[in-house]
Amino acid sequence: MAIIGLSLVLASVVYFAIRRPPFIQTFLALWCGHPRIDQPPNIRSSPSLGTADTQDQSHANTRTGQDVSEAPKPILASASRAVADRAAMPPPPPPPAIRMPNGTAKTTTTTAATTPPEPPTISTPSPQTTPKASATQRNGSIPSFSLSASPPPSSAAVARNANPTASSVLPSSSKPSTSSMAPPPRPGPPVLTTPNASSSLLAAPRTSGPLPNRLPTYDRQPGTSTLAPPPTHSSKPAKPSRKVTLSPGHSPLDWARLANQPTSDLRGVPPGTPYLRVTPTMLRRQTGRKGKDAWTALGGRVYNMTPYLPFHPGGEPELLRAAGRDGTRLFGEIHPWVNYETMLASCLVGLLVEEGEAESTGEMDAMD
Ligand code: HEM
Repeated sequence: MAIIGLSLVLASVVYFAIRRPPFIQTFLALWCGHPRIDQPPNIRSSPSLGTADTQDQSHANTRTGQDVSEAPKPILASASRAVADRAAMPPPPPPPAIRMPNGTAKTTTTTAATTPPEPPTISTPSPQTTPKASATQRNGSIPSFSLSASPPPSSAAVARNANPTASSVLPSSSKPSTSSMAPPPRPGPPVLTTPNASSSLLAAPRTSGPLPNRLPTYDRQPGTSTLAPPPTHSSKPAKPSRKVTLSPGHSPLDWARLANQPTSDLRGVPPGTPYLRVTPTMLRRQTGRKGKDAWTALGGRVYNMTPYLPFHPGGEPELLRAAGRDGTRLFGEIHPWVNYETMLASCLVGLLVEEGEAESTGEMDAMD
């Protein structure tokens, strides 16, 4: 039995010598009186916990905090050899895991390792959580955020346009997402907001949707309408000009200069002859042939066109088509815009009357 016991003890010694568990090292340190044991353990400088798990940190820190409050026991010295190695290093940052008992504390621990150290406050691990504590709740609610469950962005946007109320309901389930996203659409009639949103925010295809007059609104040019354009002069087919080349000194300006001279007598009647009452028979005699003047009736007045023949832009033959008859209709068919009353004022012979209304028939015969 003694041999068995000795062998067990020997095996245990060999096992502990090989594996060297922490409590054995602590025991050995206490036994051998290691100088580092006498050092007052720095609770806040438990750097080995920085790489440990967060919960382990919290537990370890809490445990070490209790130890410190009690007495400088050598339990801290038994943390590991790394404790002694890092003793010379600057104090590590405060373990934020105490404030955030959730998994987010791990990330903050890594970031805090790079930031300058702050005075650790172990007393802060009170349940009083800052607003960041709600962030942990956000993380917990993030998986419930229906990004993956929602349809693709394009279809989601289309759905949002088609039904704005649904989009307003969607972000309400996850408030964190609304802070980084665009504000929800304004509550209002969906019929009015849908075309504006689709045109300003999205290049969504307009092929779908029951909106009736959506395409004509965008395709139509401003200022145009679906009605036929009003008739204009430009819409008429261009007719070939029948103007003739006038001889020198017979331009419209030359005619205006000649007709406005007070001394000029273009009527073709003896000076001082009053305006005649011209019957159709009398008019038919004045054809501009056989030495006779060319008379025409325009608007009930009889004009002597003979002096104007070389000044007519349309040529003498065209003007003579109305000679000896009423040319009102023909004149209006070609150029109704021409002010013949002013241009032929000095060529006025008289008025066109009926056959029996002529008073000075003898005078008219004498003119022939
Ligand atoms: C009633 C018989 C007449 C006939 C058949 C006739 C014919 C024509 C024709 C064919 C033209 C050329 C139109 C063009 O190609 O643009 C023309 C032009 C013109 N005619 Fe006459 N004409 C007549 C009487 C008169 C009279 C009485 C006047 C004025 C005193 C007149 C003044 C003009 C003028 C100013 C133009 C130039 C119009 C323009 O520049 O657009 N015509 N005429």
